[in-house]
Amino acid sequence: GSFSESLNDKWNRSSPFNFFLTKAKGIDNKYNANQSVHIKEILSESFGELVQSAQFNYKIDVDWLVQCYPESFRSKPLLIVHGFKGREKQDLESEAAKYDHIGFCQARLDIAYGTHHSKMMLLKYTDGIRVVIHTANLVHGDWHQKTQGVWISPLFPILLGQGSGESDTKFRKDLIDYLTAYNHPKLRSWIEMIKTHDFSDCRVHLVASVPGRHTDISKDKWGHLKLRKLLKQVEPSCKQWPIVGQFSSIGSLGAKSEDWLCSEWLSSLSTMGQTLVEKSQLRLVFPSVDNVRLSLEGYPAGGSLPYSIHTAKKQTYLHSFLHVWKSDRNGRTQASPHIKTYMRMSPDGENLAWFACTSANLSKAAWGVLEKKGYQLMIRSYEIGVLFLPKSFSKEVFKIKDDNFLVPFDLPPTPYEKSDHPWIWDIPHVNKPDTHGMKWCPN
Ligand SMILES: CC(C)c1cccc2c(O)c(C(=O)O)cnc12
Repeated sequence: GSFSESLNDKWNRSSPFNFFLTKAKGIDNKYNANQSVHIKEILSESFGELVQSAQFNYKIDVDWLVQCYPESFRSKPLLIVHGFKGREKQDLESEAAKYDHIGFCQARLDIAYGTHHSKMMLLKYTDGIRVVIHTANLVHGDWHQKTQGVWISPLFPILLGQGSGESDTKFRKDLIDYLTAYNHPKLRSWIEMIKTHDFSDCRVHLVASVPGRHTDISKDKWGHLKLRKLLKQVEPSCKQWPIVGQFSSIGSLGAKSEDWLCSEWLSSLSTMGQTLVEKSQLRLVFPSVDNVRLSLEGYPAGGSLPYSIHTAKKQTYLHSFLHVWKSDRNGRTQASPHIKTYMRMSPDGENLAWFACTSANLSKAAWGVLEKKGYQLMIRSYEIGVLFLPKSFSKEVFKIKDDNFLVPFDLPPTPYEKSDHPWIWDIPHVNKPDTHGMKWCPN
């Protein structure tokens, strides 16, 4: 139907970046047109004749997910890749018992506090494979009134003999390495399938994390050291440009900014080879209490922004780096962010030296922390994201306006007012009512 044809047109118009935001109910519909997608569009019949799919995620509502597929695709094999154990794993599997086309792959989480955060769709069609890397859980609320990021790959055709099937960005090899790291029999068939397809049109780099204590040649395959390795390709002319990090949760980063944030982590993101950057050049975007209170969802949006008082109290230095969520350019100031993006922007906010969208929040668990005097990078969680480097698009920088590069929020970001405080999900917020006249009283 015309509904789904429009996604093919939309995808063509979004080239070469193919980066989208999720549709948000309740904003002016002009902002839900181009460069906005819904999960039902991605899975629709005329976006590809589905043979089988794999859904990698954290929160999964099985019944809701099944009805996101068109009726005719609800018998095509669906592999759900998750990180649950014990009772949560049982609950997930019993929720799916009535669907005989659904199988499960439990990702190993051998390091405490790790989670399977990665959000990816592998879509096998009759004529090729498509990869979707995004930031939304497979639950209704994540696709309803939030700001989420979605990268939709080209249709990678079956390799017909000539050519390596690899892109300049080595995306296929990196994706195979990521899937191999699960070391799970149910992903072996997907790995073999990917090897028979032509990924040469892929223009993004893969930035992923897998749990482990990575050393030697594996040390810069994952997390912030992979990003550091890739950013050595960035134009040195951007060395004074600020780094912007935007996320929906914050981990325990240490008692001082020099413990990890402004040393190890910022060194990776400000890499151009050797230059480091002043911490004044680091701008962090995380919703304030009023951003949550005045959002379309109201305080319940804060249920997806799990920054705890226990953690916040230990790192009040962070609050001087914080900027509000403001996205007037996309009509999404009230669509609470669950997207995570990282970028290097020109001081005027008009150009980007690079841009990444990933499942990774601002945490050591996601990006990794160096241990044993830098001998190993310890990562707790699975994460996956895409990096856009100008050189992969034959450019020196991304000119946001001229290149029509979709940036999820307004640049330069707006600093917190004195009266602003970061959203904290496990304390009461009762001074002012939210958009629905409600207050927030967590138990
Ligand atoms: C602290 C945990 C349980 C949590 C709370 C609220 C939202 C969360 C979320 O959105 C993710 C995710 O998207 O991967 C992961 N953990 C989330």
